[in-house]
Amino acid sequence: MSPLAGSTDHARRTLPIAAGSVVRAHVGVLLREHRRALAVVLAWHLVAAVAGLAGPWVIGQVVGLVTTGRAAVTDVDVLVVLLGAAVLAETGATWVARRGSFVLSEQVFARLREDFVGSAVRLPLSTVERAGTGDLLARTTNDVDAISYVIRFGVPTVVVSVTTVGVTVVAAVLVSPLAALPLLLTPLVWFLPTRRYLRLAGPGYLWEHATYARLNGVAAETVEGAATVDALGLRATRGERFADAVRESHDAERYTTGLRLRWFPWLEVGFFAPIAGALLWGGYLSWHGVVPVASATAVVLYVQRLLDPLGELVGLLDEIQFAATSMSRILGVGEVPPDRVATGAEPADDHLVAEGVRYAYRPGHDVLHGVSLDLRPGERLAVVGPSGAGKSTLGRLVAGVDGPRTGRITVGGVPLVDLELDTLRGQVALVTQEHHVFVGTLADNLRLPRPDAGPGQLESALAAVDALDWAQRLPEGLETVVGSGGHELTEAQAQQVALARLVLADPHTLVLDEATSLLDPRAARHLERSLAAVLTGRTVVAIAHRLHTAHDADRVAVVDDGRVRELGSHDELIAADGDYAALWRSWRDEG
Ligand SMILES: Nc1ncnc2c1ncn2[C@@H]1O[C@H](COP(=O)(O)OP(=O)(O)OP(=O)(O)O)[C@@H](O)[C@H]1O
Repeated sequence: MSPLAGSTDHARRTLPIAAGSVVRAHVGVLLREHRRALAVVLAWHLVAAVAGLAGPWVIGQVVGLVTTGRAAVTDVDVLVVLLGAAVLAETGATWVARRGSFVLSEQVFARLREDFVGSAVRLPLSTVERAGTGDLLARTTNDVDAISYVIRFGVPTVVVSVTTVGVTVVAAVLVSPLAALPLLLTPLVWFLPTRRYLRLAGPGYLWEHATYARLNGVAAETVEGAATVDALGLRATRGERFADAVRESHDAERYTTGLRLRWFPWLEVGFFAPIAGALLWGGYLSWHGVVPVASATAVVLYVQRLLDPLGELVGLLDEIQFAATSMSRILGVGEVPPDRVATGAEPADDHLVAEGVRYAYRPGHDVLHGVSLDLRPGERLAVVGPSGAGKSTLGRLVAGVDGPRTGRITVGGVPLVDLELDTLRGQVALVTQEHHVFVGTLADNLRLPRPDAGPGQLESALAAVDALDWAQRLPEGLETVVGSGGHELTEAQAQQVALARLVLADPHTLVLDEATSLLDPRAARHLERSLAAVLTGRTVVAIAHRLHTAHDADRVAVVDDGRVRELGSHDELIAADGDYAALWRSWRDEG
């Protein structure tokens, strides 16, 4: 398999990658947005470059005077003073220009980063889950770093170098077009190898980036699941996977390094050929009296002055190529289509209805085959069924985490996917065991669903879940910094914070997935009381994996193979003597 075929296959499995034209258009927009600052910076660099040209010209004049034997001390003095003034002007203008470039770069980078963070947090959850964390992590770290380097150091250098090269070439040609002819050697030598390199380097770097994403994914997954890896003795398998990811990364880096190794020698030739040429050609011309010695000297010095800026430009070409692929990966994040578009419609009431819902994780493989459910406000509905029947999937759809492929799930007549996320979370929430405590004060953590909640509301939410006591006893009460590096909350406390957040969000419907819910047998007894307090007065859809919870519900839905097979109260289903009755009897007999 060719390395590049691997890259496209990988790219398809992960987040999108923006096309080159999109990257160019975006760079264009960024440049246009900052065009005024860019013009000022360019003007200062121009001043610095022009001031820098005085040196070779003055030296050329001195050489000319000396070789013709017409050198008067005063003439040389004037030239030296001129040289000093030029150096001072060049230094001052360079300082102002570089400072301006850095400020501009920081502004451009800040804008880019804000856009990226905006796109990343808007990503549909299902997309993040499908792509895995590795890819997003790689884009947030490696790719942002690559771009940051180019914007912070590359762009200022490119501006300086391009101005210096442009002005120096013009000066050399003005001094003597004939003596400046060897300058053509550089583009002649560079053209073909550079074109080939740029053609292959783009896909090569994309591949390299994709391998970093894979490496990050494997590493993150292994670290996150370290306990499982240890418990199931998966060290060898994980090690093998890691080695495989490292091997692919190594192959990709070898490939791109090979491209550079074949390109660099031509660059070197392109650097030194015009200097040697200008020296020989200039010597020949002045020897035969075609061009004055002063001009030939100045041209050689100008050509030699090109060495540094050209070297920097070429070095950056590689970094820019690398950053351009990073940019297409970063802009790609913004190309993920939203999984919901808010129409601004407001639900008329709290009535949740699913009609003919189908859903597929993979195209062509529906796991729900036309599910309809009419939730009675305030009821407790238990969803039961064998493993893999589609219960959790249905739960995610009813909570609006994912949108149905066909059919609709509405609240108060409005499809869940037509609601703003903030509005949706005030209607229905999925209760999972994920109770991440963010770094910040306890109050900040509680305010996540309701940023405007006052201290009184925070306290009553804590009181509702029986957590006010311990919260007030924290060193600084609700203003205590919690989360990683702050005050350590116990598992049960963290779960209560999650419950208090639910109280603040105040959704009328809760979807409780027992497999992942707070009803953890290890959780303390009072946690169940906290949960019960949150459930009171709300519509609850409980994905029940234990039949006794189903028994307590107002109605039970039996889901099998992605369809609702039976629906009714416990007593009705027992009387109907169907699947549920059979399940119940076998469970009771076992019990
Ligand atoms: N993220 C996913 N990607 C692909 N397929 C999935 C994904 N999650 C679930 N499935 C598949 O969808 C089907 C329904 O799964 P779901 O988890 O909804 O069933 P369930 O009834 O909740 O099972 P359990 O009781 O074991 O949790 C299964 O065939 C499962 O393999």
